[in-house]
Amino acid sequence: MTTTDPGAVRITDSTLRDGSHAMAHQFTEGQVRATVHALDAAGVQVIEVAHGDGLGGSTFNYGFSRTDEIRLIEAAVDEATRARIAVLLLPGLGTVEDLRHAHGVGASVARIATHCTEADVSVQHFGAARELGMETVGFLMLSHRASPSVLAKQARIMVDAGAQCVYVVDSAGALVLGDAQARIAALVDEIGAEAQVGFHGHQNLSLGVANSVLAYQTGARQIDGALCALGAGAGNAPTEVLSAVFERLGVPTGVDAQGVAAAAEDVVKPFIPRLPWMDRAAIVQGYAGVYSSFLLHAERAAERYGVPAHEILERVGAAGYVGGQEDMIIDIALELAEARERRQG
Ligand SMILES: C[C@H](O)CC(=O)C(=O)O
Ligand SMILES: [Mn+2]
Repeated sequence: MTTTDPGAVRITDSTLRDGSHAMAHQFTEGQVRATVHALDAAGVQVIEVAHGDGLGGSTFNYGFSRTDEIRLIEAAVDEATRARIAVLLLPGLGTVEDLRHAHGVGASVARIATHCTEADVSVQHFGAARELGMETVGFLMLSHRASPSVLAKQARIMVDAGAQCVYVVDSAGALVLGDAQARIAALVDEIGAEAQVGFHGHQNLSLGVANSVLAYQTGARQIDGALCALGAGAGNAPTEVLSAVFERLGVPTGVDAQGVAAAAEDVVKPFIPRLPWMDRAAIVQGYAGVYSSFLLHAERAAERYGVPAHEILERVGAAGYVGGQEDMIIDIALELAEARERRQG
C-alpha cells in the first residue's frame, strides 16, 4: 500500500490510549512495549499512546495512571521501528506544554479532541502542533449529539486551525449505520478537498466495525481500532477484525491481518483483566448516548452505593452529561440510593 493510494485506509490503533479506560489506566511499560512491538511488526502505521483521557488525564476526576504517560510514550517510540506514535489531547485537560513534552520524547501525531460543538477551543492547540511539525488530527467527540451539518461546521473550524484530518468520534457507540454515514458524508463534503475524514467507533451496540466500513465507503480514509476491542464501554472496533474485513473487501490497509490477529490473541488478551463486552450497562450507553468512558466510573459508584450501573447510566444519558462530568455519576448514584431507601421506608 502507498499512502497516496486514494482507496487505501489508514488504521490507527488506540489500544494503548482508549484501552487505558478499560485498564483503569494501569498499563505497565512492559505491556506498552510488547503491544507496540507487535503492532509495528504487523505494519500498523499509527499507534496512539496516552492516558485514556489524553495528555494530563491522570487526575482524581479521571483516574490516576499507574505509569507516567510520558514514560509510556517514550517506551513506545523506542519500540517502534516504522509506526508513528500519536497522542490525544483534550484542551483544558492537557496543555500545549504537555504536547511539547510528548513531542520532545518522539510523539509525531497530535490528535486534538473536543466535544462535538466546541471545536473552537482547539484552535491554539492545532497551531502549536503544526509549529512543532506534528501531523494533526481533530476528534469531534460524542458526534451523535450534533446533526451532520453542525458537525461539518465544527470540522471546518478544526481544518481552518490546521487539522489535516477530522474524525467523527462515536464516543457513546450510539450511531446506528445511516447516522454514522450521514455525518461522514457531511464532513467529506465540507472538508474533503483539504483534509481527510476519519471514524472512531465504539461497540456498545455492536456496530463499530459495520459503521467503520460504511464510513470508509462514504469517504473516510482514517479508521480507529483497538486490539481485542480494548477501549471504553464495550470497547472499540477491534483492529484485528477491521484488518480482516478490509482485506476481504480488497481495501488496502498495509496491515498484516494475521499479524494483528496474533497481536490481539498472544500479546494483549493475556494481560486484559476483563474483555470489553456488550453487557447491559454498555448497551444502555449506546442506546442512551452515554460517553463510553463513564462505564467503569458508573460500575464503581454502583458497587459503592448498592445501585445498578445501568440505572446510573440511564440517568446520565437523560441528563446529557459530557466528558469532564465524571463526578456527577456519584451524585446520581447517591440520588438512586436515597430513592431506594425512601421506598424501603
Ligand atoms: C477522551 C475520550 O475517551 C476520547 C475517545 O476516545 C472518545 O470520545 O471516544
Ligand atoms: Mn473512544
